[in-house]
Amino acid sequence: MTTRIFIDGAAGTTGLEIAERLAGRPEFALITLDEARRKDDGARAEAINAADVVILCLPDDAARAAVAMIANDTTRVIDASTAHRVADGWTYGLPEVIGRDAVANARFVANPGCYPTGFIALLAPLVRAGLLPANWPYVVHAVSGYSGGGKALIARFEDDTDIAWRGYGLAFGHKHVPEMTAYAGLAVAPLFSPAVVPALRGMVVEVPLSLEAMPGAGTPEALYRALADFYAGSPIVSVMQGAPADGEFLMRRSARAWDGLALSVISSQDGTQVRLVARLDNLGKGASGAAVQSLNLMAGLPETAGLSL
Ligand SMILES: NC(=O)C1=CN([C@@H]2O[C@H](COP(=O)(O)OP(=O)(O)OC[C@H]3O[C@@H](n4cnc5c(N)ncnc54)[C@H](OP(=O)(O)O)[C@@H]3O)[C@@H](O)[C@H]2O)C=CC1
Ligand SMILES: CC(=O)N[C@@H](CCC(=O)OP(=O)(O)O)C(=O)O
Repeated sequence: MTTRIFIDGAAGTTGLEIAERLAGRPEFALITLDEARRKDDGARAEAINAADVVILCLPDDAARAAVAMIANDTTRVIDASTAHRVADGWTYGLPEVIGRDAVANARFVANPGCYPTGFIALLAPLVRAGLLPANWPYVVHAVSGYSGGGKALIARFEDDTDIAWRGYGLAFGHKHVPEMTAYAGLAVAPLFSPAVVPALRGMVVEVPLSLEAMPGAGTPEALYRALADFYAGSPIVSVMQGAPADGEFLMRRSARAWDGLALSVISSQDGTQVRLVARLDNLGKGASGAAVQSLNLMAGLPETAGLSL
């Protein structure tokens, strides 16, 4: 059976990458609107209601408005925006943590934010296993490629090639903090320090831990073992113990689209300090790859179909 898909916001950064991942796949038939009609509400409503699955790649307000256009009981939704990530009636589209069946059977799926994907993947299994406390003020340092800010930030970094690093989120209350707190199972919101570097795509999310100060925390070996067991058999998430042999992580400007997620547990020699590190493509597992993974599950297909791993 062919699943009819409408990508609302198909001309944007995330929408284009989803279309690339669906190209040439006969299981899906894409409903498209030409340039003149892609922002026409009548045409969008028609496309939304004709689709089996609509993938929203829009700003938050436009995503809420698009959901309100659904006038049937069947159209399913994957929303890439922040609008519904902690909303009632929506399933958070991180199948590894939320459950593959929950995503496969959901009508409304909220695609995770890019930074939260790394953070939750690192923290949720460890908090659930009781190896890290829920009631702890975690600190999250992260860098993103500039495509994370959509067309506007891409244009800014392409216009001003002198920017070497951009720290932001300085007013606190970044829009990703609620989903990070909720799905990592935390009692205290993490302190989030994001930055952008002059590479189109790529992301590193790091959570430093002083284990000796943390009540009930496991050993570095226990943290690694719990993550490795949790993601055992995942075709998308890998878990490594220790630093890379050359002692560094690099993000490259030439990086290609990648839909995997690499987690590392790195510890000091005496085992008192740990750096939990997640590496991903903000446009891959951080956005478009995650949307296609959820779509595959919702359509009853292998979860990695069409992904670059
Ligand atoms: N980029 C990333 O790494 C990630 C993005 N996301 C989320 O995905 C969503 C899309 O982001 P992104 O692709 O980066 O953003 P872009 O700005 O690149 O694209 C958004 C697209 O939506 C279109 N659009 C805006 N309003 C409407 C409307 N009312 N009707 C129809 N189309 C509209 C825009 O049109 P126009 O071209 O005319 O401006 C644009 O093509 C956002 O909610 C973002 O937060 C989530 C995870 C990661
Ligand atoms: C570099 C950059 O600006 N990144 C975006 C987040 C990108 C993302 O995950 O998108 P959502 O808005 O859908 O959550 C930011 O920090 O707002």
